[in-house]
Amino acid sequence: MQRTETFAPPAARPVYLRPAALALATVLAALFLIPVVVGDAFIYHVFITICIFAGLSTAWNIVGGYAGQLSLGHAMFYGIGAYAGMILMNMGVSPWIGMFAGAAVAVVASVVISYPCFRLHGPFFALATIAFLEVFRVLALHFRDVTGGAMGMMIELKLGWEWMVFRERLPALVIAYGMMLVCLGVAWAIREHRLGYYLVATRERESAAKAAGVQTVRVRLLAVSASAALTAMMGTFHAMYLTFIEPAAVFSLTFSIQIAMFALIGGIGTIYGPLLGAVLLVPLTEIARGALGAQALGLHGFVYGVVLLLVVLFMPNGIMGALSRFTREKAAETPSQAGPVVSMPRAETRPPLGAEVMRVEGLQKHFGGLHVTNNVSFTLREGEILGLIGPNGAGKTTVFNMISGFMRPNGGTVSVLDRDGKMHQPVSPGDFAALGVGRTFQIVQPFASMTVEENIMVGAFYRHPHVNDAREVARETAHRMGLAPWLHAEARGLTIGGLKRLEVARVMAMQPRILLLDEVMAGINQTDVRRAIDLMLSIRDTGVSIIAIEHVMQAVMSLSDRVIVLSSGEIIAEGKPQDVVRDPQVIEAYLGKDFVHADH
Ligand SMILES: Nc1ncnc2c1ncn2[C@@H]1O[C@H](COP(=O)(O)OP(=O)(O)OP(=O)(O)O)[C@@H](O)[C@H]1O
Repeated sequence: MQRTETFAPPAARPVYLRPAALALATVLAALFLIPVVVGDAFIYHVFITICIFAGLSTAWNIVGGYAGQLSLGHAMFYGIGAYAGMILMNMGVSPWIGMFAGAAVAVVASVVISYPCFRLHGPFFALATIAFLEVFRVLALHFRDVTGGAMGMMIELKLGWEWMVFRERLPALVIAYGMMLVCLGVAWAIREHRLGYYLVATRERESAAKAAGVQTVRVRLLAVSASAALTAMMGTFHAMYLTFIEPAAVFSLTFSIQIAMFALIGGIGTIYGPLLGAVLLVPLTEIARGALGAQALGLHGFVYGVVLLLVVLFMPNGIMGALSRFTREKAAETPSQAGPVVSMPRAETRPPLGAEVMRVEGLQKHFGGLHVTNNVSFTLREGEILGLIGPNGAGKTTVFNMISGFMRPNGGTVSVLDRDGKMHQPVSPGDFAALGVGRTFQIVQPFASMTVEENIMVGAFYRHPHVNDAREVARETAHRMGLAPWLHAEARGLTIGGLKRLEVARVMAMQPRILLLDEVMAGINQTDVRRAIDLMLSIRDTGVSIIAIEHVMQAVMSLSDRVIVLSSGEIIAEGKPQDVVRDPQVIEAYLGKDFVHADH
């Protein structure tokens, strides 16, 4: 029987966000008003320092938190900004211009350093940032004529807004506060925009992000560029505020780690965590330094160490993480059972099969001496469902990897029909996604820390770049996949059945023309298998072509127009499901004699 429930949009996002917004507004107002009301020079200094560190840490968090690329040499961008501002100021150029010049140099440096690292996995980026921090420090020492070398640089005392240098403290607070707001604004905009979702998705599961059409290197480069530019601009202002800079102080590893520490303590990857970290820690250390003077040299390191230890022990996701867990629990008061998968209305009569949409010819893949696929060729037509079956280790997933760009074949070609009516030979996962090929993974790849809604949105962004449109599509897809009760729950909390649905939901939200499903029925109950079959059939009726690797023979038999049987990397049979299951070679290699006698 068909279920044709209509989609009713779920309620808006939980209202617990309001107290959070209120708390944020209070902190921001206090940061400006307290020093103005108290009027004390030291209090001004403490609050200006909070703003500078909050801005720097917020900028760091774009790459270290959102993108998950640990930068331990971020002070190099700060130093570039500081030196650019000061050198240009001493040449008579206003730091307001110098700040943009520094930002431009920092962006170029960040891209040059990051590009090779982002193409690799592992700790290369963290190591490269430390190495280049040292390179910049040595350069600053070496080019004495320009930088003053180890003696450092002093600004020429030119006062006023044009030169960013003031006798009074209030204008400096206005600039520091304004720049912090700019950093927060940029961080907020990135996180709330498609780029933010893409960054977090890439951080969580790079393969799944690539399958959703995310150009992972590109989005990380955008993040590091934005972060470097903001850090450099902060560096220019801080240099003007301090009036003196030297290589050891600005290109400093300790300073870099300090910037990262505020984000770690406040809540790495959250928008306001770094602000919270700076608000809590800077006053502690500055007041201690102010009270103890020279005796307290290095005290800030001790304070940060103790706080970091406490946070790691009791709040592994930082202070914001602990707070959001509390609010998430309130939001996740959801039923414990999954909703049913809801199929779309089926067409009265099945549309006829269309043109060839994928042609696979002579695919070869070997790992060293192990030949995993040998001369695999097949075609797929529009609106067709092709079942791919075979024993474990036959090479089915390897074929999927090659027909979605995740693995380069050693021989053979994969051609996909484009909307322009021509066959193309895509190479990368992004190319395949662009041609409308969407895939799921046999081992589910959720973006664990994102909510169910956000996970599906990552797929939906491919055709709907605007957040509200993508959210709408995600909700509709979640409803259809029976995931609506969990919209605001983190994906990490789903059962394996739920994760399988999420995997399909994410790819469905991309609205693919060719859908590659890798064992999506494994681990779901009989009723849901039946519903999932209905769902696949209704998707097929819309003209989408499907290749399904499946061990659940009930699904293979009722879904497939054609079945290909792979054994030891070779196609041993191909044809209608009822013919293939009678093939003695298939019975011998995969199904076993019991299957022939079973009722199916
Ligand atoms: N990256 C790799 N390096 C070396 N061997 C690999 C690699 N990937 C797959 N293999 C090997 O290739 C063979 C085919 O693996 P594949 O995962 O494609 O099989 P499958 O048919 O999908 O199996 P299953 O049904 O168990 O998922 C296996 O022997 C596997 O160990």
